Amino acid sequence: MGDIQITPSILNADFGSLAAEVARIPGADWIHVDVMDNHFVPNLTFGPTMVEALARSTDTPLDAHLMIEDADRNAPAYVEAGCASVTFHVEAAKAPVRLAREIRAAGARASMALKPATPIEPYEDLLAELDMLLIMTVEPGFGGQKFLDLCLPKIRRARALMDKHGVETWLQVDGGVSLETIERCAEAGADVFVAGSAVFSADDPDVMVAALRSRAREAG
Ligand SMILES: O=C(CO)[C@@H](O)[C@H](O)COP(=O)(O)O
Ligand SMILES: [Co+2]
Repeated sequence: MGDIQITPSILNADFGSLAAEVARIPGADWIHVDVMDNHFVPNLTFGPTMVEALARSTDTPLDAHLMIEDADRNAPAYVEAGCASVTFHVEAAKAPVRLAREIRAAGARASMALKPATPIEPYEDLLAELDMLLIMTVEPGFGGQKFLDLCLPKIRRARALMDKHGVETWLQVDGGVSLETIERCAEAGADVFVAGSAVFSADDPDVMVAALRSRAREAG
């Protein structure tokens, strides 16, 4: 298991001042950018041009979470846009192994996401191809949703499979992560935590990043 990392999602930030919003969280390890196409999920955000502008505005690496159809064709554009980590959904990829290799070959960390109802077991042998596995803890599409406790056993099983295969793959959770729920995720074996509304609704988002990090460290 790697050290605890906190990756605030900008989904609930002010889209009119993204560079300024990102500057409020210098303590973040990554900036999580939720790309939505209104097909894979019923919500629409932004595409590679906007992501590229954001990448130019910060030194913090970008962690793209692609909630888009036809990931095989569309994901490489986000490496070109400057994302240091690119996550595609397995439900949207026809050839996940080829895609993960393509992302790595282009110079970014390759990551694969699972929706709450998608099991980890069929993908056990893919773990070595991935730099990170994202287990969604809400149905993807919106920020501010309630954390789904039913995802905790899958986080535990994923951690056990990673230990069994001896891989260095990071285990990220995304959705409803807050001071109240982060301990449960860390105890289950997650080491990378996305938090959107918890961070951007705080009076001082950077203080919240630090608080989330210490709570996860205490529990992990
Ligand atoms: O990918 C998603 C939602 O689909 C997330 O990244 C959320 O944007 C996180 O927001 P909170 O649940 O933490 O408010
Ligand atoms: Co996300």
